[in-house]
Amino acid sequence: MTDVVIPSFIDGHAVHGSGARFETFNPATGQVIAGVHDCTQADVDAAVAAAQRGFAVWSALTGTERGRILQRAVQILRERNDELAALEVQDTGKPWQEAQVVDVASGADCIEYFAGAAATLAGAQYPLKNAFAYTRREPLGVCVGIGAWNYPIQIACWKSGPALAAGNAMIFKPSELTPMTALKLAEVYLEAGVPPGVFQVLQGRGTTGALLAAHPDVAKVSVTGSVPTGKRVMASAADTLKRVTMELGGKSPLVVFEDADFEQAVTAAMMANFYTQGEICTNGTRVFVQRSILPRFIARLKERTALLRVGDPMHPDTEVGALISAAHRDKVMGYIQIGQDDGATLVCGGHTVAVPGMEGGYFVAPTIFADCTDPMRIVQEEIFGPVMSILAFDDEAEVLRRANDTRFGLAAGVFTRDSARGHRMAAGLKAGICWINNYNITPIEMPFGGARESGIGHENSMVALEHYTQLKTVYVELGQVACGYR
Ligand SMILES: NC(=O)c1ccc[n+]([C@@H]2O[C@H](COP(=O)([O-])OP(=O)(O)OC[C@H]3O[C@@H](n4cnc5c(N)ncnc54)[C@H](O)[C@@H]3O)[C@@H](O)[C@H]2O)c1
Ligand SMILES: O=S(=O)(O)c1ccc(CO)cc1
Repeated sequence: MTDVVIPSFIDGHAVHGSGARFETFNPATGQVIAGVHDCTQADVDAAVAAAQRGFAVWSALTGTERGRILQRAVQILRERNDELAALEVQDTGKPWQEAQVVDVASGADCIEYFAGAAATLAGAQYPLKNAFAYTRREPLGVCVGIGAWNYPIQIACWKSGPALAAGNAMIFKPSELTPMTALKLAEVYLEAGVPPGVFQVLQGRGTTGALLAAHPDVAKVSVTGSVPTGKRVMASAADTLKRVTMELGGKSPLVVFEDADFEQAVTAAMMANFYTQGEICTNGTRVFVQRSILPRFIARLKERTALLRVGDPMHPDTEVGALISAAHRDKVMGYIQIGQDDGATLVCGGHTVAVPGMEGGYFVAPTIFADCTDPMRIVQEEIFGPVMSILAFDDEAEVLRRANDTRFGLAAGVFTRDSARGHRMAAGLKAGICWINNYNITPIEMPFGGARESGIGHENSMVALEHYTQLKTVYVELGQVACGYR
């Protein structure tokens, strides 16, 4: 057992939760990185009280003052990019070549965007008869963020950036599988000048998240996680009518028409399934390919997928790292078996990978199934690993109907050179985000959120600020109180 313990961060101090200890592992080696303690009700109460104190100070600043402090946090994050990215690799198993340019950088971009927006928060004015009304956009108070393990620091930034810019305090609970970088973000905010209590990190498993979601003094909960967790949190938030934002799972379609730029579509299908070992919620895991180009498409995918380098995530050439845990590897391998049992054709992959010197790691080869049919479990259920299912289609109406035949509705993609068809498909697809001729592009300027069971509300863009503020309407009388009373 290691002596290293990753703490929580309450009221400006690193402290250990008062609950049970569990361990966090390096997915590439299977070795323990550190111990972590669950936060209990007492820890949650202490954090909420500190958040209320922090909120009083922070919400009294002007947007310009908050923005200035947040800009300092951005600068520190960028200065510490490589150190934080290396921690992210150690915690998640994802390749360094991704973490070094995406994870911390996209988090910093997010905080930068909302730091700039903080001073622009304003209401509207409504001229009335002998009166006028105006609205104020006010912060909600103490908000809770609950994170998944695939993009730990990005998720912490996507939630805290708009929350703090709007004047709220946030208590963030990272996934128990990736406790490290949210803690570093708390240190960065404090160093930048964010008052103690305004951004806190409570470590712990689902029970800690449930305590936060149920707390009566929490105004809002934003969860990134699976659909079942989202449903549980929403049920518990209903008791005190908390606001919720839900960024949940998906089984998104990527539709490739015969007139698409062929090579671009192959590239997108690979990126949409193998980036971050396939552990991306928006992944286009149901790849619908028009029958006329199907054999060529599968052959080219197979050829290029064979070139992907699975290995030590810290090696700069590695393109596919390790899955998050042994349990998740087993789940993914279980789905690969189910795919074969259900009659799909294994085109490539389908096995674990023993990386020399990292035999305890949770590596799975990028896997492609062809001859998939809609009812197959690998086509219906979220696998959240490097497993692509290819389905043939004949015409637009048919593929639209089949693409929409799911309870999820996170994302969708269309590849075609016919722009009218691209827009028609985007209008018809039941998804929160549709990409035309690209996939998984999530710039901070663009709203991000799911439809159907994939989510409620949005992150990123100015829309996110609406989810971290409430509107107050003020009526101002300029005349007399109208009254028929004597
Ligand atoms: N839509 C998005 O933006 C997005 C992004 C990344 C991941 N995801 C989804 O997340 C899932 C994978 O992540 P995961 O395995 O960490 O998900 P998960 O649902 O198991 O856990 C997510 C978080 O919720 C916490 N939690 C668990 N039970 C809870 C409860 N009862 N109350 C409060 N909190 C609770 C966990 O401790 C963790 O921090 C996939 O379904 C993926 O699609 C969605
Ligand atoms: O946070 S996620 O929604 O899983 C996500 C989507 C796309 C990308 C690509 O940058 C990263 C994370």
